[in-house]
Amino acid sequence: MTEALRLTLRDSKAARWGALGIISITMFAGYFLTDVMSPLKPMLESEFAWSSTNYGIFTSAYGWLNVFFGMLIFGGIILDKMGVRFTGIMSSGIMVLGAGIKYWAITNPTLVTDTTFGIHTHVFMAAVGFAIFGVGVEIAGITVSKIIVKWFKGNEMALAMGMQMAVARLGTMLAIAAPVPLATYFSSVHTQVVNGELVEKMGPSVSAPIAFAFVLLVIGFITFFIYVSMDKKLDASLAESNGTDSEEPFKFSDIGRIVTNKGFWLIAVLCVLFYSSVFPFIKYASDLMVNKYGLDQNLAGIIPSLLPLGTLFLTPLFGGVYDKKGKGATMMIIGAVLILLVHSVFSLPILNYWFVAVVLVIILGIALSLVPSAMWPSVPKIIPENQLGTAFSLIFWIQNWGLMGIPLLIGYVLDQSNPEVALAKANGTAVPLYDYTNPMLIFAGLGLLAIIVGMLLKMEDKKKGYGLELPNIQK
Ligand SMILES: C[C@H](N)C(=O)N[C@@H](CCCCN)C(=O)O
Repeated sequence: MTEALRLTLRDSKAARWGALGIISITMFAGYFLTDVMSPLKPMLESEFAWSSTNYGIFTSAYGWLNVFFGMLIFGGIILDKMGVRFTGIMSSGIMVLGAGIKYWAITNPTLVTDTTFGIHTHVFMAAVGFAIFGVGVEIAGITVSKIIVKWFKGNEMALAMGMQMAVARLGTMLAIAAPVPLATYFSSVHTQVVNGELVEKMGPSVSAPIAFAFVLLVIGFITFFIYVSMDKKLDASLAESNGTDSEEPFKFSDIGRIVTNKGFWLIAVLCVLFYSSVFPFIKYASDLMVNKYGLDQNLAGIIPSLLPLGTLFLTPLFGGVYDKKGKGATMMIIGAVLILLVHSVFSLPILNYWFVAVVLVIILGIALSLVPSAMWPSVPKIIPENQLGTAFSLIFWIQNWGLMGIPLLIGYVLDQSNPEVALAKANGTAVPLYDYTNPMLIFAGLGLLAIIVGMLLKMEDKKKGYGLELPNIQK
C-alpha cells in the first residue's frame, strides 16, 4: 500500500484543528456555566439570604449525580459502546437541560419559603439543575478527551488537549469576570429575602448571567452537530484507508483491567487532589478577595480571573513542551509544589495586600497549566485506547468526589469558623468579614498530598516504563 493511500482525514492539519475548534466551543460554554455563580456568592447572600453552607451545598451538587448515581461511569461505558457522536450530543443536551432548571430555580426566590430534605427549596432546586448540568459537562469532557485522542494520537496530542483546555479556561475567565457587571447592568425590581421575609426590591439580577450561559450552551449544542458530520467523514476515511478499527472493542472485563493498574490509581488520586485544590478554590476566590483583601464586590472577580487568563497561553505551551521534550511526571510534581506554596501563603493571616493576591493567583495559574497539560496526555500512555472512555470516566468519577465534597466542606468550615457572621445576619446588624484561614489550610493540605502522589507516580513510571517522561510526538 502506498503512503498516499494510507492518509486519512486526521492527517490533514486543517481538519484535525478544525474539529478541535468546534468541540472547544461546546466545552467553552460548559465551563462558563460551571463557574458563573462563583462571583455571585456575596449577591446570593445579600439578595436571597443564602449562607456559606447553602452556597457550598449548591456548588457540591455538581458531583451529586456523577458520584452517587455513577452517572459518569455509565457515561464512560456509553462512550466506549456508542461512540463519540451519540455521547457528545447526549451530554451537551443534558447540559442545556440542567442549565434551564438552574435558571428557573434562581428566578423563583419564592422557593425560599419552603424546604426540601432540610434544604431551602430555592437552594435545592438550583442545585438539582446544577447536578444535572454536572452530568452533562463531565460526560462531554470525557467525550472530548476521546475525540482528541482519535484525531491527534501520534501528532500534537498534548498541544491539542492544552488548546482545548485553554478555550475552556476562557469560559472560566469570563465566568469569573462577567457575572457581577452583567447582574448589575440588568438590575431590576424583584423578589428578595430580607430578614426572612420576601420583599419586592430593586437589586442586581443574579439570573441574568445564568440566562447568558444558557444561550451559550444552546450554541455549543448546535455546533456539536457540525462536529458529528466531521466525525462521520473521519470514520469513512479511516475505513477507506483500511487502517481503522484494528482496536479490540470495549468489553466490561476491561474495567477490571483498568482498576488493577497501579498507574491508573496514582493518576486518579493525583487528579482528585490537584483539582480539589483549584476548582473549588475558584468558587470561593471572589469571596476571598472581598473578605481577606478588602476588594469591592464589583471588582473582586478581576484578580481570580487572572488565574484562567494565564492558563490560556501556558497550557498549550506546556502541552507543546510535553509533546516535544517529555517530563510529564516532573511537570505534575512541580505543579503540586506550586499549589502548596500558593495556598499556604493565602492561609497566613498577614500580607493582606491586593498585589500579593495577584502574584499568588498568577502562580496558581502556572500550576493549573502545568498539571493538566501533563496529566491528561499521560492517561493514554497508561491505558489502551479502547478503554480510554471508561478510564477517563473513572478518573473523572474519582475527581468528582473532591469537586463535590471540598466545596461543601469549605462552606461548612467557613460558617463554623465565623459564627459571628450568621449571628449578625440573623440580628440584622452589620455583617463582619469572613476569616478564610481554615479553608485555605485545607487547600494547602491537598497540595501537600498531591506532591507525595506525584512522586509515587514518577517512581511507578520508572518501574513500569509508561513513558511519562518521554515526548509524545513520535519521530
Ligand atoms: C472538571 C473536569 N472533570 C476536568 O477534569 N477537566 C479538566 C480537563 C479534562 C480534559 C481531559 N482532556 C480541566 O483541566 O479542565
